[in-house]
Amino acid sequence: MKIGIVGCAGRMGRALVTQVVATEGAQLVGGTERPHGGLLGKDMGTLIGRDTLGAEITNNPGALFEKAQVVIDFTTPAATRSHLALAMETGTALVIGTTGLSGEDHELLAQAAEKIALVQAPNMSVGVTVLTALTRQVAALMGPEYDIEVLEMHHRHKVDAPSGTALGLGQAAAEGRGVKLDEVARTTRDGHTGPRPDGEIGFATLRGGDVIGDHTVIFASNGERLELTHKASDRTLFARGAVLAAMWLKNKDPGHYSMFDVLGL
Ligand SMILES: NC(=O)C1=CN([C@@H]2O[C@H](COP(=O)(O)OP(=O)(O)OC[C@H]3O[C@@H](n4cnc5c(N)ncnc54)[C@H](OP(=O)(O)O)[C@@H]3O)[C@@H](O)[C@H]2O)C=CC1
Ligand SMILES: O=C(O)C1=N[C@H](C(=O)O)C[C@H](O)C1
Repeated sequence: MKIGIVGCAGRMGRALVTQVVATEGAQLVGGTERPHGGLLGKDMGTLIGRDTLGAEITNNPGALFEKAQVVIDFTTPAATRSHLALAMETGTALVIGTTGLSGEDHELLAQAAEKIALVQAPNMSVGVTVLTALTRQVAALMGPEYDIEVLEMHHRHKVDAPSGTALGLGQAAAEGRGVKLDEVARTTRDGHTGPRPDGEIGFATLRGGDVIGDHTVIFASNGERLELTHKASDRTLFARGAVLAAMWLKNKDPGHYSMFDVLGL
């Protein structure tokens, strides 16, 4: 499988290069970055302390989409929008891990999925995929007297909040409860908030240090609290899921697939 990586010098980009190189049947065909990092024209081996991998870093995503069978994208929402357009032009499959996507971005994904095969998930780990299923189930089992809160902590460099994973867990909780997340979500609290309204799904965000990604879904009622927690301790975790998704996409029909599809859950 010929794999390209956009945003290849980022935290996830580098983890993805390492993972593609370690994957049997995967061939790294190139990566893109923006010009300011001084990496353009260099071999991708530079990114992971290896001599040469025979794949170049460019700022020409069009050419990368032409030669790759699948492109992996962990960048920014704006970059992902332009990558979606290129994927539709070239028919290239996509794995999208970028978070902070808007409602309109999700509509674009749905349109793109009519033409190309894409896997999109805010968290590509096995653990969070299972946690998402558990959250849906527990929310369906627990009555409305259980208040649902999602707590997340990430490293100091993260730019979007709440995390895509936290929002995905909130979405799963809302589905379990049979409500619409955008009607019950509370993403900030500050000042005199008044008591907690019934049915709210709250989100709390912590940022600091080098935390890779911690998520806890809390079901709290009078006298007891049930907490479901996932902690990531290595970015390799997400890269493994993303490269698995890229390999899985081979010969897939157009569609918007999730990690549940990739993992067969
Ligand atoms: N789904 C999942 O499992 C996971 C998702 N993520 C998400 O992945 C995204 C990236 O995270 P992370 O790697 O930590 O972030 P980084 O900022 O380290 O990496 C993003 C990279 O994309 C580059 N980039 C931005 N715009 C473009 C463009 N137009 N063309 C090419 N490259 C571009 C950036 O370059 P520059 O330096 O010039 O800005 C940077 O190198 C985030 O949205 C994060 O939330 C992260 C981990 C797991
Ligand atoms: O930015 C990160 O680092 C991460 N982002 C994803 C998210 O927003 O949920 C996934 C993971 O937790 C790491």
